[in-house]
Amino acid sequence: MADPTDRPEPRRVADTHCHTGEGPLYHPDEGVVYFLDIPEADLYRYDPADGSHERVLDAEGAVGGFTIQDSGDLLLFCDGGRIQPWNRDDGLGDPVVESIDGEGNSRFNDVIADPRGRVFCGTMPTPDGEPGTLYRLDTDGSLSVAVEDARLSNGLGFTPDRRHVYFTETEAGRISRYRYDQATGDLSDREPFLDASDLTGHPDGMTVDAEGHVWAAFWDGGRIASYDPEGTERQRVEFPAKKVSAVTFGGPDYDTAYVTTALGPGEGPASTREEEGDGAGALFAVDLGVGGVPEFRSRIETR
Ligand SMILES: O=C1O[C@H](CO)[C@H](O)[C@H]1O
Repeated sequence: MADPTDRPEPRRVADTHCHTGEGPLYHPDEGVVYFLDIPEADLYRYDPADGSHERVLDAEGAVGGFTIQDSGDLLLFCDGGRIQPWNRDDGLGDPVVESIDGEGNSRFNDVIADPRGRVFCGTMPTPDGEPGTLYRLDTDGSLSVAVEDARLSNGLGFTPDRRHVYFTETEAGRISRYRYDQATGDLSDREPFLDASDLTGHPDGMTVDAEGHVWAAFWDGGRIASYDPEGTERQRVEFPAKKVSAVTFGGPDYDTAYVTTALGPGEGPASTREEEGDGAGALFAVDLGVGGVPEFRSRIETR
């Protein structure tokens, strides 16, 4: 029986009250963790060196996800399918993509850069109930469909050998694993990895640790949990907040996990911490006894 004193204890490190805290990402050039409040289109920056955090962008609409470009700029994936660069000195740059489908009726959600600088970027279902889509953004700025009829496109991650991609569909309550062709960016041969239909909560954001285990965040599940490559749960860490939305590793040695939470409910007015749990909407840090690896950087051409 593991000694309870060994149990990882989440620490609230940025006491934001995010409606939908999401998309944490460690920026190694700056030594900070950026994260979003999606519907507020707010971008936050937490500095572990002094424990400070600040809102560095309050944009229009919604920002669903972002990657870090080779240049160090962030590439924001927004509502209506707009994709545009941002950095602290120049602010928002010219959009790489203005909208996904012309009507702008869906927003991007979770995204990930691949080893060749492309970005897999998924969308939410549309207000009229159309399912989302997982797109692939190539470095020339062209978008193509990677997976259609995605039931709330969410967390993504690569296996350590870069031969497979994990893909989360929150409304389907599942994480799948696709064969990934690094040369072309193509995904194929979907196989089930985790069926979460009988679990408490819904799989949301995810990351892959240095041992190749998947860490999934559970919305309305109040936890992150790790799964070995065979899909067997290995560890779980409970949070006081119910809506645990995303997890990533950061720090110079990638030995700290950063976890976002939400006041929810995803769309519509935010709830309260009395409803959603202590610290809901804040960024947490936790030492899991295992580290992560740096995320790939996007290399999307910008103007
Ligand atoms: O990633 C997300 O999780 C929630 C819904 O499950 C939120 O709405 C979405 O952005």
